[in-house]
Amino acid sequence: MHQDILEVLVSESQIKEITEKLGKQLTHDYAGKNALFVGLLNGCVPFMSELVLKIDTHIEIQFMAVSSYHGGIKSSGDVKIKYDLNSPVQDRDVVIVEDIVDTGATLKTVTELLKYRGAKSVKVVTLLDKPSGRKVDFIPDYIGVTIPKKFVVGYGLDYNEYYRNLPYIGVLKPEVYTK
Ligand SMILES: O=P(O)(O)OC[C@H]1O[C@H](OP(=O)(O)OP(=O)(O)O)[C@H](O)[C@@H]1O
Ligand code: HPA
Ligand SMILES: [Mg+2]
Repeated sequence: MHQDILEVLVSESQIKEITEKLGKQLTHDYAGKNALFVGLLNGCVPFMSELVLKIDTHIEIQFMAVSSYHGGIKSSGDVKIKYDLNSPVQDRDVVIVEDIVDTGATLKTVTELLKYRGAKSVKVVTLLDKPSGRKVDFIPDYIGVTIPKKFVVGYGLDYNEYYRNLPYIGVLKPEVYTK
């Protein structure tokens, strides 16, 4: 285990089971819909890459880069679009792929934006849900696992852009971000 990690919350094998289960559900729910899967960079990368390989129906994949944490452990609440979609969402069934829903600010903003742009439906699949972190009302449609109110890293999630490459979800030792 990495020296800056206090405990592992979701192991590599648990993540594998989760992505397989979600992949099956999404395959069933989006069969024949030509859905547009939108990954939110940077955090979505490991989850998105594993999830889409488990989806056995015709889908398009695109990305958006959205950021509100600016590296730290606290959301600024100000969600910035740094890189936008390359495909129109008008009349498409859209599925946003995310690593975590915490305050809810990111997903609420992006969901509303894609609906405003004319998407036929907008759903959210997230690996982690931290409902105790909510500052705005938001309920994801597909949830991998619900976690407690702790700052986590790994499997795409960062602190100051580091730890994204850990193959598990771990709690960061508080001394790492308080020093
Ligand atoms: O529910 P919220 O409080 O809005 O938090 C969730 C968002 O915050 C993180 O992204 P971040 O802004 O850190 O960008 P990143 O994906 O590049 O790390 C995470 O990947 C989600 O996109
Ligand atoms: O717990 C978290 N860890 C890393 N990034 C995050 N973005 C929102 N919540 C978190
Ligand atoms: Mg981040």
